Amino acid sequence: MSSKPVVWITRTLSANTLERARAHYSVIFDPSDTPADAATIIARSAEVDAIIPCHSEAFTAEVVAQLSDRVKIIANHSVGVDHCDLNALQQRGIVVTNTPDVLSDATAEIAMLLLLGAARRAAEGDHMIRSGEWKNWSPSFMVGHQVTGKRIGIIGMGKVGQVMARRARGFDMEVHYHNRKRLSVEDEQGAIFHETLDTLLPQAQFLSLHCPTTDTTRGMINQDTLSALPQGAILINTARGPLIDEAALLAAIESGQLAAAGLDCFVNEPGGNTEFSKYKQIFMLPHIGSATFETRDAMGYRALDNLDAFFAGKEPTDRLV
Ligand SMILES: NC(=O)c1ccc[n+]([C@@H]2O[C@H](COP(=O)([O-])OP(=O)(O)OC[C@H]3O[C@@H](n4cnc5c(N)ncnc54)[C@H](O)[C@@H]3O)[C@@H](O)[C@H]2O)c1
Ligand SMILES: O=C(O)[C@H](O)CO
Repeated sequence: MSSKPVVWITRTLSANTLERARAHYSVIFDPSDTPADAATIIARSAEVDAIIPCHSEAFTAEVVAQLSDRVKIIANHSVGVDHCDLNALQQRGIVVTNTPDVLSDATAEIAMLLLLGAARRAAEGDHMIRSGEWKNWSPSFMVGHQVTGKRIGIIGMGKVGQVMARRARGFDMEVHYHNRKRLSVEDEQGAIFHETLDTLLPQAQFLSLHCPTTDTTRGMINQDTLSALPQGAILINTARGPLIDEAALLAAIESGQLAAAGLDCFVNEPGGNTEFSKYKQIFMLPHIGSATFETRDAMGYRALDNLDAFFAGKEPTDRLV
């Protein structure tokens, strides 16, 4: 019998990650790559010492209460942990880690892609050529919104938010931000701090969301906050869907209060919001913020680094509880 800890990897991680995991652990892995539901998580927990889940597996208070005592650590393959009830896990004495830093560049790339694509109508243009609808060129054809030199508001100036600010500076944008805590002047790199959304929102010709979903932030982009933006603002979300009241977003697109939106995250995932597909002003991607080959390896390795530390009796670098 193997004395290696038993680790359940819930989804198909990168080949390099699986190879490294198998070298050190007894790995349970189902290549069908389906999100594990509550019943599966609870049943499987009796067979494993550790779980490497993704944000597709929900560790609600109800699930956590029924986990086997055998599970000692949940080493998430994600930076966002809104799928985990951290209080419930802490009460059960289960260690929880995440994978910060290593996905910030990839996610900010997608945020910038959405910003540029929404402003300059990239998906519409691509569709026009593919569908054979491109019959003419005129000075009034496919006119969009310039990005260079505009003001961007960033909500959540953490790891991804700070990379996004650097990318925005590359387009000579003036960076404004709201965060739980003001950054040091050195880290601000000239970005203008707003203690409240009340002063940030009227500045934000572009608004990009980079804060976690918590009880405080859920629904923070709603009818009130959208109406505080300048007329014709553009909203970008690579954080989490539930930050936005999607009905309010649709109403703001309808009224022209928002000129466009670029979204990588939705309340309903997978699938998204079918109403959004009716609006060419909404540019959408299927939650691929961190989906690069390089980042998938880095996320897998970071989750394994946390497991290795835990099973060596050390403090995992990214321990949350
Ligand atoms: N689309 C994707 O694939 C993808 C990839 C990476 C991260 N994300 C999401 O982006 C989020 C941010 O990632 P990160 O690595 O930058 O995390 P982070 O913890 O480094 O940064 C989050 C920032 O938000 C701030 N914040 C928290 N609550 C706030 C509030 N009420 N108001 C204002 N600011 C608040 C925090 O102070 C922190 O600075 C993650 O939680 C995750 O949900 C999505
Ligand atoms: O939070 C994250 O890490 C991304 O959304 C991918 O799961």
